[in-house]
Amino acid sequence: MDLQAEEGLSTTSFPVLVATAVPVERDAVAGALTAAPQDPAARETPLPGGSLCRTAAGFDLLAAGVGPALAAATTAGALTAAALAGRPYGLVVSAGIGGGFLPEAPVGSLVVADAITVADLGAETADGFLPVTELGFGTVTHRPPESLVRVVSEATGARTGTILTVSTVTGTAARAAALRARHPGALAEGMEGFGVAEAAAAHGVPVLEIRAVSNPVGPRDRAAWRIGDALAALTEGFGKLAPALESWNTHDQ
Ligand SMILES: O=C(O)c1cccc(C(=O)CC[C@H]2O[C@@H](n3cnc4c(=O)[nH]cnc43)[C@H](O)[C@@H]2O)c1
Repeated sequence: MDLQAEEGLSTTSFPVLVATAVPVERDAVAGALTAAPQDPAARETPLPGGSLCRTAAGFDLLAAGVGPALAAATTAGALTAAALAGRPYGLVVSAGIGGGFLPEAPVGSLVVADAITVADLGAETADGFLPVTELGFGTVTHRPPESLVRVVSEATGARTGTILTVSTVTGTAARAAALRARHPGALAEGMEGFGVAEAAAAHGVPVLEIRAVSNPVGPRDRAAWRIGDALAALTEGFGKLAPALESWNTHDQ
């Protein structure tokens, strides 16, 4: 019996890279993927910008750093290292805690992205914000495979919508309203998804983003943060997501 079967773990038939921002998020994901509590540092491989932990379930966990630029750089490094080693990833998952737009995404809930959109990459004009695409450059949205989003949403109960990537955390009701006006499908915001998605796109690998809501998007209120609840929701969500990925691979890809 192999290690995975012996431990009763669900596995994927393709390697999956899960990029979180910080180690505590990575460990919350690891909690769902390992049969017994263990120190993730025990199987840690250093990479430029972060470190990679291998799990027996076929998921490699990367604490890729906070913010879109560092997350993109670290994720790209991990993707390149895997490709050069002849073990390219079949999927990249951006995962972590995030802000939720009320009332659709309350604290403790999960959101899976059908669109991963950078909200503040562009130019400010007298007539408002212009996304970088309207300046003639790049992209502002990456779309995860529809079938994968459906499978993950059904398995985890996560709401499906746009997850915005911001470089500046929203801290006022006015900014939250402006974001919702520009992105009516937005359910959550984080700081890494678009960076992770850019790295995945550069490697031609599909991407998924899932966030557990730790705080409402709106007026800054550190006392209202529920990081522990969000991390617990992330662990529970990954416990259901892992087997769902296997069914997506075999039936829907
Ligand atoms: O000091 C503050 O007011 C503040 C408010 C929200 C988040 C922060 C962070 O430093 C956390 C950044 C970290 O966590 C993710 N995250 C969590 N909540 C949000 C949010 O409302 N908006 C954007 N990002 C959020 C993010 O992905 C980072 O990894 C500080």
